[in-house]
Amino acid sequence: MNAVLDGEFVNDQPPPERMSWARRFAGWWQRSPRVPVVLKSRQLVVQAIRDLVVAVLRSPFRFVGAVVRGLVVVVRWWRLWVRVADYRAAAEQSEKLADKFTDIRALALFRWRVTGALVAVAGVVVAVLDLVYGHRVLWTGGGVVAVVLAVLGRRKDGSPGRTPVLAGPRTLTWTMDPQVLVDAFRDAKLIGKDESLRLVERARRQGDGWAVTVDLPATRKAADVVKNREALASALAVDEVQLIVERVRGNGGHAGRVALWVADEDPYGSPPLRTPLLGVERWDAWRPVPFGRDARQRRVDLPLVWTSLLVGAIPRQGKTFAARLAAAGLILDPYTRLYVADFKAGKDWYAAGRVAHRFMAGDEPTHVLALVDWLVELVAEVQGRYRRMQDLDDEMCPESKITPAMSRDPSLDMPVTAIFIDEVQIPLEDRTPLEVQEKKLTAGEYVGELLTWLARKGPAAGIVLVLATQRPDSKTIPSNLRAVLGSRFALRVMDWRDSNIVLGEQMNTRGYDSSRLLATHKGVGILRPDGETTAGADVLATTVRTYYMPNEDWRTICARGRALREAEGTLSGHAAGQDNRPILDHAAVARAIGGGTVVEQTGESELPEPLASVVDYLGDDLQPGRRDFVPTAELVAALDVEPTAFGLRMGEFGCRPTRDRITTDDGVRQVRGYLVADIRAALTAVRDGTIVDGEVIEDDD
Ligand SMILES: Nc1ncnc2c1ncn2[C@@H]1O[C@H](COP(=O)(O)OP(=O)(O)OP(=O)(O)O)[C@@H](O)[C@H]1O
Repeated sequence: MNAVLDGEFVNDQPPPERMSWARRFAGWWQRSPRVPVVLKSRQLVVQAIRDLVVAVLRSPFRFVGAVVRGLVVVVRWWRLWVRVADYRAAAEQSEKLADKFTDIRALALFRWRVTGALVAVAGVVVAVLDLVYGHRVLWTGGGVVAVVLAVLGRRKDGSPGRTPVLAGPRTLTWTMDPQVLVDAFRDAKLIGKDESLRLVERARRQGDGWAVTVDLPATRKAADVVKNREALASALAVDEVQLIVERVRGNGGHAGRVALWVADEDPYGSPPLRTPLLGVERWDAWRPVPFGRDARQRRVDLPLVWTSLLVGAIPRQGKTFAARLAAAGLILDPYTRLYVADFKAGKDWYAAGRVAHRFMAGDEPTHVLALVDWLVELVAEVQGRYRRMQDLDDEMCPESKITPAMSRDPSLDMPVTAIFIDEVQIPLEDRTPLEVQEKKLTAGEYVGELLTWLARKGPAAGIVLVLATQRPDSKTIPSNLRAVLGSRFALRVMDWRDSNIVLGEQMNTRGYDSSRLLATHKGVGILRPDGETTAGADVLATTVRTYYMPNEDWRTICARGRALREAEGTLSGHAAGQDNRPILDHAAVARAIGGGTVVEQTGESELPEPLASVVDYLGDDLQPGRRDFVPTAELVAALDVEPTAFGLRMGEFGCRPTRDRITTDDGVRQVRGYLVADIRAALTAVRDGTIVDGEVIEDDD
């Protein structure tokens, strides 16, 4: 039973002992608090050696400086002593200077005499010793005195001596002496008097400037340093455009770690760079588009698909240029469909007419009405896409979101579609009266509602909205539209309020205010990327100088985009010379966006869930005379919802399930479902405000 098995454990491969020992040692070395931080990375060791060499070379000068300071301190002490300063001050304070004057004078005379006697004695002693032992005495004595003076005159907190009023140029001294940096943080009130900084990485050259990373004392926040950048720039004696302060995030960072970079000179003063897109034959719209460089010359790319962009600035700061950069990336992808509405009516966008599916330039009411038609067409397109996505299998369409493969599949007809509207304030302020579904409103209001709906629902269906405005004020751009525009780019604006309107609430208090940018810095703005995209996860916002793309380069890119589309057979609409009027279904669109002014009444342009999804799903079947009954199972499967919760929510809107007969492949069956008339009634009730988010509002009278 109890078999004893004899055997030898054979291990062909000897354990990699040496390796694991070395690795363990390396791990211990990195983690051990006993190993000095400077010995933990090659970079830091090199930096430490460099610092050592600099310190050795500078030491003679520092020694002489310390001796001179020590001498000054000694002379100053002696003067105070010989003038009987303390006694005199006490007498002055008690207003008895006249009485004590003779005493003070006598004491002062006595101290002068003592001084004279000491000097004479010291002179004689030195002379005798010199005679007896030779000049060695002079050298040794001089050396000892110099060391004593140097110790006395060393630079240190609490050292005796006067605080210099004019400290000379502060710029860059901090790169040599971290204490200067600590003082600057204290002067800028970013740390307290008794607090200090911990140097994570010493100052080192990076690009055309100096970089340093510090840890703030516990409880101090890096976000506050970002916010008070200007005070720190003043303390370091540099212009604030030269000082870049960033929080270090992620694994290597924490809420109190700050990376500083100080440029040698104005980082935006050099000639602008041309867009790298000029050098590529084609681009993939799904890749972030090269947008510009930050002050440290690091590339800043802008993701466009699945988000939308608002560009705002006062005139002539580079809005159109920035929007065109975003367009350039999409133009070079032949699978992208473009709508371009240029309300500036200049020549800036002209070349886009050769690639755009729809294009117009003008600022008349007819152009605004044409834009309304485009937007209505796009809303219907988005609805159609969502409906078609429901029929796709999970492999092709894993969530209700367009994927790169879907956008390039011609059979699905869901290309990434971007709409660029320059000077969007013109259509938004247009007062041409319109009647949409028996509701009267202005064209501007309707454009606002359509854009809001598109910015909210469009990105996931592959619609990219890029809006540029000269007037980023709250009246022009409705707040619910702003709220749903994912990425923002603010070039120079008039004041912090306008900056906040583009970048978002409170951004000025977090240190991002585009009204502080300089007028001469054309094309420089603050980019706040969409937090939903990976590019926006790390930083809240960055100051970017956009690439410079003059008309000539723009034309080249548009011509290249056209050639690519011709080769792929994707040139369509305006660019292909087709008279392609939008196919409009105003009723469906008005239903989708909540029917004109109803939006104003309920304060939002969406129906509450699950009613909205049900209405979306039913589409035209909701019209009287189409479908009478919809089975619960069909809705649950199509909307992918939990049946019990769905039934409860529908009940709150007054829709109770009933039984009805339906014809299936297996014959006629009786199933539970909802009467479409009930859903229609619920819809009317919500729109009339008698039901708000599932709660019945009782009328008082
Ligand atoms: N990245 C850049 N680098 C240097 N100069 C730039 C840059 N971007 C734009 N500019 C310059 O700024 C000027 C204004 O640009 P743009 O026409 O885009 O301004 P805008 O804000 O659209 O003006 P408007 O409000 O009048 O339409 C251009 O003539 C261009 O030379």
